[in-house]
Amino acid sequence: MYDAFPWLMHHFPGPHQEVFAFNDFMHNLVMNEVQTHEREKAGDPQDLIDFYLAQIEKTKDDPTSTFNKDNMVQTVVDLLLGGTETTSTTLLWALLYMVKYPEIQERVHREIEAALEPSHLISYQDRKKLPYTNAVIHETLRYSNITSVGVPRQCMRNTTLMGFHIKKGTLLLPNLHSVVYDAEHWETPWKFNPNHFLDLDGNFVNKEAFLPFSAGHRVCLGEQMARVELFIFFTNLLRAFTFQLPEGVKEINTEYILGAILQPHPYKLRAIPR
Ligand code: HEM
Repeated sequence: MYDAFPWLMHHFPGPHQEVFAFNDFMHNLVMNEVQTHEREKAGDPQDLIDFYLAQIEKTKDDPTSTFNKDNMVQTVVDLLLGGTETTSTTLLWALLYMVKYPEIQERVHREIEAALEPSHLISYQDRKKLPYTNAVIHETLRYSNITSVGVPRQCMRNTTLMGFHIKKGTLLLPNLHSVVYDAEHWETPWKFNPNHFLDLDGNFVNKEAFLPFSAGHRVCLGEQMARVELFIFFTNLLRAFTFQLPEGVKEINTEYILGAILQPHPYKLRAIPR
C-alpha cells in the first residue's frame, strides 16, 4: 500500500503511524543538529555535517547535484540507524554466549592475560595477538546472524542472475542466513564454534562464507567501524570481568526475537571484576 500510495498512508490510522513518528523523531533530531552546525560554523570542517554543508554550498549552481539538505539528513539518519543497534546487539549476543559457554570465556580470559599487559591500551591491532578472541567475535557475528535478510534493495534494471530473470523495480532481500549457516562452508553450522575461524595451529583464518555484512557494491558501509568497535569493547570487557548468570538463574534463552535485526531476549548477567 505504502509503495503505491505513500501520501495516502499518512492519513490512515494504523501501526504504520508509529513508524512515521519514529522517522519524524530521527529527522528532527538530525535537523536540529544541522541547525546547530550552521549557527556555530567552525573554521575547518569537523565532521560529516560540516563537510556535507560545504559540499551543498560548493555545488549549489549545479542542477544535477544530489547534495542537498534532505539527502544530508537522510544520510546521517542512515548512519545512526545502521551504526548503533547493530553493534550493540552483537555485543549483547557475545556476552550471552560467554555466559552460556564458560569454557570458551575462560579461554578468552587466558589468551588476553597471556598476550596483553594489564595497563595496555587495547587497540584493533591487538587482534593479531588474540586469534582466539578474534575468532569468538567472528563466530558471534556468524552465529547470531543479526542481519539475517540484509537490507531491502530495489532492482534498477531488468537483470538476469544465474538464469533467474529479475524485473526492474523488484524488491530484493539478500538471504544472508543461508550463507552463514551453509553446511557446505561451516563444519558445525548450528553450533557456536570459534574453531570455524581457526586453523589447526590456532591461527585466525577468515572465511569466504563469512558475510554478516553482506557483499558487493552495497556492502555494509560501517563494516570496518563495527569490527573495530566490537573488538575493542569485547576485549576490554572480557579483560575486566568474568560474566556469569545471576544467582539462582539456571536457564539461558538463546532464541532470537524477530525484527529488523535479530535480538536476544532481555537477560541479566553478573559482571564480576577480575
Ligand atoms: C555488527 C554490526 C553490523 C552489521 C552486522 C551490519 C550489517 C549490514 C548489512 C547486512 C547491510 C546491508 C548490505 C546489503 O544490502 O548488501 C548493511 C548496510 C549498511 N550498514 Fe551496516 N552493519 C553493522 C554495523 C554498521 C555500522 C557501525 C554502520 C555505520 C557507522 C553501518 C552502516 C550501514 C549503512 C549506511 C548501510 C547501507 C549501505 C548502502 O546502502 O550502501 N553498519 N549493514
